Amino acid sequence: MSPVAPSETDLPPDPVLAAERAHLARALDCLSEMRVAATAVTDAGVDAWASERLGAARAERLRALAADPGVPPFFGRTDSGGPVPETFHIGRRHVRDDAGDPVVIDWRAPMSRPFYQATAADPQGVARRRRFGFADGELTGYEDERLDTGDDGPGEFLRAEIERPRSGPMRDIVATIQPDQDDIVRAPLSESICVQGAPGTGKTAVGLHRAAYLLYTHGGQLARTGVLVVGPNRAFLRYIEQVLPTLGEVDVAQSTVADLTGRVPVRGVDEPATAVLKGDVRMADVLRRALWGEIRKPADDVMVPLAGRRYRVPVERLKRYVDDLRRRARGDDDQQLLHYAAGRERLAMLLAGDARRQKEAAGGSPTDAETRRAARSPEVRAFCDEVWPSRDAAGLVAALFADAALLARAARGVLDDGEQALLHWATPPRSVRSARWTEADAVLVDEAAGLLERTQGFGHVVVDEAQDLSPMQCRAVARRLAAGSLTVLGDLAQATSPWSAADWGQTLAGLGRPDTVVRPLTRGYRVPAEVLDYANRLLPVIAPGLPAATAVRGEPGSLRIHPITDLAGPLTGVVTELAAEPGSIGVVCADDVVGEVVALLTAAGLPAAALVDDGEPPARIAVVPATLAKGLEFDAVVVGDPAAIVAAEPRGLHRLYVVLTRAVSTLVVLHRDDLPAQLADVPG
Ligand SMILES: Nc1ncnc2c1ncn2[C@@H]1O[C@H](COP(=O)(O)OP(=O)(O)OP(=O)(O)O)[C@@H](O)[C@H]1O
Repeated sequence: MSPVAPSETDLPPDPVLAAERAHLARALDCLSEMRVAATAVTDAGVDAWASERLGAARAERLRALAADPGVPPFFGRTDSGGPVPETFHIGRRHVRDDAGDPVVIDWRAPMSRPFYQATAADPQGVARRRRFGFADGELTGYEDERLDTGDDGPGEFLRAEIERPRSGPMRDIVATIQPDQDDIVRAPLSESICVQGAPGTGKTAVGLHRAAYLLYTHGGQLARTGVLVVGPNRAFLRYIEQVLPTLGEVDVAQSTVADLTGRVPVRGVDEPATAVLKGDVRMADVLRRALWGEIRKPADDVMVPLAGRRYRVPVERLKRYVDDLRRRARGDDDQQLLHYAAGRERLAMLLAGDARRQKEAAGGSPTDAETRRAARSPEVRAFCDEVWPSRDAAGLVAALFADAALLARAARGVLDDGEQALLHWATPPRSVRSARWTEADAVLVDEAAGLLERTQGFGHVVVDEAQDLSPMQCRAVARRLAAGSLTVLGDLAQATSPWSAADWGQTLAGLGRPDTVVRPLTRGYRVPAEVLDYANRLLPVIAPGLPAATAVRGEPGSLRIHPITDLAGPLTGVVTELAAEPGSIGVVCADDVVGEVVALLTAAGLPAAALVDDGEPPARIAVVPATLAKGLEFDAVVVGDPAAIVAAEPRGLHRLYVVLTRAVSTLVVLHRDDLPAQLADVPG
């Protein structure tokens, strides 16, 4: 490896650097030419709709080409061996010259793959791999690996990339994706994947790069069906939201489960036992039975008016129509099922169709419009209201919770009396609108909506922190999957919800893809070895059998553990010291003392603010409630009073494991001599 530092003024100019800078300048020129050309394309289509589409396509292209001054057009290069070596510069998007020849190759193109995959043992035609360093848009250095002479392996660039101080949201890792990560990023669209990865192994990064890769490789198909990224909360989405746009992908939906299922305003909070029950998969059965139990057996013939005459549809035929429709409502595939609302319309059409056949048999020839009118006639509507009443999702759930008899019917043999009592509203709200819905209720309302009508499905869904999803939340995600595939990301050791399982089987089944292969990621990029090894001591207790990650780098002095008697003095001291260095700082504590900790730090003149779940960017010194720390990272983390974090919830040790694995460079633990047993023996 031959890392080259920025050239000093008194050294002769490095010819390699000079040549690469010239290529950079050329790439930038070509990029602006491409932008000019894209602007010049006129929007005149054959009609207004086509013109609008052309305009949208152009806007899209311009957005994709928009220059971000901080983002250089390439970050790497491969040179083939042989007498006439071929050279490719690899960047975030294709850049072409006037003649259409490539100046930079998109990192997702098949030609770029060896850049990520080639090793000395398997050089894949690459003799030399070069990575570039930039500062403020200037090309300042490069690092070469000679694969033809056996010199490879992640060098200083990977380390520098990881350790670059954090400010603001998550960055892409496109310049340094590692081979095991690349395998997942480039897996075929048809393959659903579950990534079980220890903290900081790059799951989130890999999932987002996979979305970008799939959009590039299957643009046409996915542009129609769309890609959805699901994250645990808004603070997390805010953290990751810039990664895909930086990779040139601006049209990916990013949402929390709460937002996906936000059909009713959430104003209430469930008792823990009630929340657990409402997330249980048996609730799907209860709701299905509640809704389909509304359907009554037809009791009488119906007279259907059609084109000026009335036709009798006998009760036996009516029963058959209803039974046939009900049968088509069974099954697991949301895209194939007959949904309740469509069933009601179909029933009306069956009656109208019956009358039409009768008229035709008598020599008439009613039109389609007349038949549709018959289906909308008061007689047919009255029959449907009686037999197949129209329902709305929130109304159904409200009725179920308010009406003990309805609940008992729907839950018979599924929920016991105690469980039914947990669901029952002792004082029902005056109206459905004024109900104090909880988060778990919203998921149930979404389930009910999914019974009534088909849910819009995406072509690919990436679900992060999936280990925490309740079975009912899994179903909510699965409904949005259509026929597409899934990327499931998570870590069983970081599972903090009451539904957390010891393996992935239940979650993958709930997500509708039980055969998904689980792929491990075990190389930890975020957390230095000293910190990771310390946190990993919790693994035998919180996730027995799960392999521990190995950190790719060590950082002596990165772990500091201090006993304290009072938090205030040591905390302000440590944060003041850390704030003197660049980078982000997270002060993590039990949720109920966040206000107190913010007050303490601001009183000491430190610019600290609480991290809240409204999507606002965190302050440079963010005071993070332990329950919001998941998925986030900071250059330095201070954990205040870990025992309080453990004590705050049933899976408190799992939470502590999450908290201890958020630091990129420094972890300081301030404890009152009450560390969990596994952590009590402090490394020297
Ligand atoms: N190949 C890589 N090159 C550079 N940085 C990387 C690489 N892989 C991961 N990282 C960095 O490591 C950190 C952790 O990545 P990420 O958040 O994706 O991990 P994770 O597995 O989702 O972690 P957690 O489970 O703790 O949330 C990020 O800062 C990411 O940019």
